[in-house]
Amino acid sequence: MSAERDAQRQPSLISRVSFEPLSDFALLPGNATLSRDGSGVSVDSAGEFEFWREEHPCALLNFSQIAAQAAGKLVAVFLDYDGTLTPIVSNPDQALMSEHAREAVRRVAQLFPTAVISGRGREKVQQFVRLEELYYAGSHGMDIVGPQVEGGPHADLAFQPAAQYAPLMDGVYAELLEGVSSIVGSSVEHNKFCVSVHFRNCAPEDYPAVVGVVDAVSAAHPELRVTRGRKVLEVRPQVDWDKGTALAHLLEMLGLADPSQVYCIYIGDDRTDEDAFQVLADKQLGGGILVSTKAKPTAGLWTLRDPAEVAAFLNRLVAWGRTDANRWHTVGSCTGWAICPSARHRRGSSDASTGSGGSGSGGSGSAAAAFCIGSSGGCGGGIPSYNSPATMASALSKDGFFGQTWLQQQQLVAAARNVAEPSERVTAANSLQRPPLPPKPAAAGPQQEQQLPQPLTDELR
Ligand SMILES: O=P(O)(O)OC[C@H]1O[C@H](O[C@H]2O[C@H](CO)[C@@H](O)[C@H](O)[C@H]2O)[C@H](O)[C@@H](O)[C@@H]1O
Repeated sequence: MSAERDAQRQPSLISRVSFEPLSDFALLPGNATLSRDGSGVSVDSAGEFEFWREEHPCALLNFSQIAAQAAGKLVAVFLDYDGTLTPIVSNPDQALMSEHAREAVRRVAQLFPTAVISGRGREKVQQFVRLEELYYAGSHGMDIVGPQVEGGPHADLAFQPAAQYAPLMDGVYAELLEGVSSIVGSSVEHNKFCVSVHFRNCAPEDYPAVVGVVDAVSAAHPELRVTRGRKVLEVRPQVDWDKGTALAHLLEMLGLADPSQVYCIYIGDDRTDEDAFQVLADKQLGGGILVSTKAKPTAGLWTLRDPAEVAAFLNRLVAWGRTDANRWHTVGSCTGWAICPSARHRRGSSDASTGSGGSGSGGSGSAAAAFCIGSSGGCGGGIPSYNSPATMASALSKDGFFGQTWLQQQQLVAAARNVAEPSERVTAANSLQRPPLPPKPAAAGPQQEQQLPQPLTDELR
């Protein structure tokens, strides 16, 4: 091995990992987080947390503010997985979602387009979540699919911006696996277009060794970059793609990129979720909710403490979504969950008396167009634009229609209309290949790299 390569193995030297905030790696008390003035790091205290929460209020306690901002807009929901829908556990394979959380997500997806964006491999997170009506973006957004129901809307939305790196990532996985094999407690997870090196179960004095291996492997492949999550180093291709660009891509593909029409909620707990928070902030397309019990810098607007609060928030959102404030109800012909006036009473809940489903003014703009399932002129006029109200009513009369997912409802409606293929849905391959990207900061050059302090200590969270 060359001297240069030897040097790269020394964590005290320049590290490719070290573009992360210096404070993350510094020798700190276990509960150290962000100082009040943002200039450095201080020991977190109840006072600091409360101060921070004044700037990033609890999304549950301040739900009315979120509801006010979302009122009259088309809401879309994006969710991180680990630490957001499921608590952090020591064994990544055991990060199972509770039925309670799954049910909350299922209900949300009946009312709003809903996606899970995770650092995990897409197939793995799909296995964990087990809701086919969702959009999924695995590998930090580098592996996107639409709802996995045959013939369902956006079934052809699949997109893998880093597809050509798959063989490289297989090799990198093998290298990392071998590299950390002697470090007790470490583990390596192949997330398809991203490889995660875990050090949660390592002794703190072994953290530098883990970083050293990741440094060496990433240095040997200039096509790679490294990001950092909760006691995990994530090695991924050097492509201009992250959870933020994935979010922007999905919103564009769904026709939900108009801030005057759309309100997007993104809930996440990790650094990589900050990219998505930032996109929402920059585009004024909604708000991020950071899941955290510690004060930390965030582009999110609100906070929740843990996955239990996330589930509670989602249930609040469902209750709100069943009211007329949810504009999806007014773009009836464009969604499966908007109910025609004649069938609306079947819902039997607080929204039964609103009667706005058939006369909404929704459909203006691209948001409605993206969700059209009609073959012609279906968007923009609400339920009356259905070609055949009789067939629509027939579909709606099926047992349990309203208890099904919006995707299943869409399929029923499409079947009732005898529409083989939805012509208005977004399928353009060209736009899939060239999604508009949010502006990205210039890539960090060597001069921006920071020196990696040692020894590494316990993660902050
Ligand atoms: O974007 P996410 O869905 O949050 O994925 C990021 C990483 O999440 C997982 O690791 C984290 O959760 C594990 C299970 O609770 C925990 O053991 C680990 O310490 C955390 O970092 C996942 O295993 C990684 O592959 C993802 O990169």
